[in-house]
Amino acid sequence: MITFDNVSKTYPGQKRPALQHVSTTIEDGEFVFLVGPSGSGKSTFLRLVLREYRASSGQVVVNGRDVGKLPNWRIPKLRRGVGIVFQDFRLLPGKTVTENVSFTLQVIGRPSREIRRLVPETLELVGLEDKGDRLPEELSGGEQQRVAIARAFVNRPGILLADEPTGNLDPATSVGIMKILDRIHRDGTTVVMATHDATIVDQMRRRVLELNAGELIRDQAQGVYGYQ
Ligand SMILES: Nc1ncnc2c1ncn2[C@@H]1O[C@H](COP(=O)(O)OP(=O)(O)OP(=O)(O)O)[C@@H](O)[C@H]1O
Repeated sequence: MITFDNVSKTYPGQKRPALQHVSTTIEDGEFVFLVGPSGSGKSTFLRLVLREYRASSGQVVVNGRDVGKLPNWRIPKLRRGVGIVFQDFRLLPGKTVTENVSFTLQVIGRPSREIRRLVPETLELVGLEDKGDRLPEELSGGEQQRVAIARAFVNRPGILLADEPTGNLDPATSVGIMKILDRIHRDGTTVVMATHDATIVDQMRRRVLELNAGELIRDQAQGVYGYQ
């Protein structure tokens, strides 16, 4: 579960808050779209969940923990439970697909037997079971995003965040990415996706949170994109 309780965030040196007085709860197993114009605070929302930044005021609670109060040594544990996918994929260049996906598990010290089981299983989930030996630079954008999803999901986090995951992809490829996120959600993972993709939001009809200038101005079940 993710709870924002009256959360505001002003970046150092900025006058205008990136988020202001945001309160909301995302239950386990929900699929939520975060929408709003550029600069409205969507990425900031996701970064506060990951404790990349601390809120300036208010509380962000993730899986029962007030993340603003976590000592630094507890942050890796928080992030093991929260995967993230970005618009620009952020794969390790020069490392194969299998290496990119294994890396997450190696960093957290999972046994190699488990890595040998989980990596192919996760590549199959994203439809890349035959591309394990390829390098990211040999893959299409859609395939690279699938690798990024596999990397974020390989240790089965309870929460998957996605920051405009289809932003660099054409509509047909985006549909494939959304099918994978939908499958991951159906298997019980909480998914929070920031997006500018009106077509996807309008087709999927999931809960929509709309931010505007840092304020939460809409919380709609089975919502629509709803602004131009
Ligand atoms: N590291 C930072 N330092 C200072 N200001 C920042 C920083 N990151 C974001 N901001 C500012 O905070 C506000 C919210 O930005 P944020 O990236 O959260 O918006 P967004 O809705 O994700 O935008 P986009 O759709 O363009 O990705 C903007 O005014 C932005 O300029």
